[in-house]
Amino acid sequence: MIDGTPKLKVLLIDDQPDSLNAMSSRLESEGYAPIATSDAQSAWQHLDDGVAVVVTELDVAKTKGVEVVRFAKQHAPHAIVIVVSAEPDIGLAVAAVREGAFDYLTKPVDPSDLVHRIEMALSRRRMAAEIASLHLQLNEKHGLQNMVGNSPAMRSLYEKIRLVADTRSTVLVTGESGTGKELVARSIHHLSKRKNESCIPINCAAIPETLVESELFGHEKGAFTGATDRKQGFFEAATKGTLFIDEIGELELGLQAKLLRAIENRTIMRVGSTKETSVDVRLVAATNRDLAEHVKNGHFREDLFYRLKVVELKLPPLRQRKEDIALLVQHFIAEISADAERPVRDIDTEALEMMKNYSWPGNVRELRNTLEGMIVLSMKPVIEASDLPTHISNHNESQAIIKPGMTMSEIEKEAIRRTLQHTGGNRTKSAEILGISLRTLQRKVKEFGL
Ligand SMILES: Nc1ncnc2c1ncn2[C@@H]1O[C@H](COP(=O)(O)OP(=O)(O)OP(=O)(O)O)[C@@H](O)[C@H]1O
Repeated sequence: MIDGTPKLKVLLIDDQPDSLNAMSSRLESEGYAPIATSDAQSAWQHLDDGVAVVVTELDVAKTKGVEVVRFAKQHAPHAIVIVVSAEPDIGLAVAAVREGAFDYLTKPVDPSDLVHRIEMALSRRRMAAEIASLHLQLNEKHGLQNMVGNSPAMRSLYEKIRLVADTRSTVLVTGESGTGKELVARSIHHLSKRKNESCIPINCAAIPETLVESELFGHEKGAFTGATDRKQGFFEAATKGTLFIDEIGELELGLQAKLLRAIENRTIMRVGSTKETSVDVRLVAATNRDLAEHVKNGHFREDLFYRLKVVELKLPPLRQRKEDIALLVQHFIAEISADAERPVRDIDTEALEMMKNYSWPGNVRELRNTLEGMIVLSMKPVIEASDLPTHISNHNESQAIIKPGMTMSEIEKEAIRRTLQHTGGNRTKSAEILGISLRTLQRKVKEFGL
């Protein structure tokens, strides 16, 4: 603890005075300001005292089990909560962490261990805050809305985004679902002169077909049953800003004609009106459909297709830029752990390799969701291969099958490659696993060009 900085308050709730005193005097000697209480009835009153850390048993007056964590997080949302239980209970520990506890200790608590855990929690929190602020600074500098990825494909995409941002051109963003099309649209907006105005998204697949026109262009009072008032549409609401039309492939043909007119003439007509209204809107559209195919089978107007395609930004699927997976994983671990207040801060080499080998049909969204599922349920600091969902480990196993037709030397090469991958490149460990000498391994690595 640095001299001169206010002491951090640690609320200690324990019904055993001996253990309470031991924890309290140790924390005091480390420069903390402990508030120690064994009175369960009044313990929660101290939550309002600006406590930074709560170390509590799982039985405090009427509050019991994980309720204790919930209660503490509700009344002191920024506090780090460490629970102490009389008996080890994995189920309870997982539930407590899921409710937002940072750590779970069993009695008797070693005061030095407690200090260590508190320091770890504080340092994780600082790290998460630093990462978040670094991202914020980077975003402000580059305006690239939290886009992570350093592969050649992504770097070329960033360049194109910067080039197109400050023009008025309509942009079509294409790519499979979950590749980051909305992030691209927002980045374009934030890098443009329109950044201080609104960027309004509309998803054509999420709105009933009959409503899309009035949502986009607005309507006059009495234009249809239920139109009790005149209403502004998204085009007008996005004036001087950006309108992001997602899933444009779902727009029905009649509306496609109206949209084309709005783009070309920069005017719109509200439903029920005969008057044209000028609009100054930058349009970014996105689709995960093959629009050319839609044009061929008559579902999408050719003229609108070519009007939109003037500037097309194609987002590659994640399986084609596997070199970005490690960066994305680190980014999401930091983001999700900080959000959910979990101890996870890293992934081991084997688990990361398995994630890289997977095909990610749902792209970055699937990667993020997978990590969120694992982190929320984890109390460990490092994600391991055994934590991965079975479809990812099964996929890796099926890839490991020795295929008929392989020569012995190919099989040997594959075994060495995978073992090195598994040990993170540690040759001594790999030789041990493979049952060969280190010298033989070194010779084979050279021979196979691994
Ligand atoms: N390069 C990236 N860096 C960081 N996060 C990303 C990246 N790409 C996508 N994401 C995240 O993945 C999720 C899906 O992204 P987004 O909604 O932009 O995809 P989309 O292509 O528009 O999907 P859909 O076609 O289903 O609408 C979001 O949580 C987004 O923040």
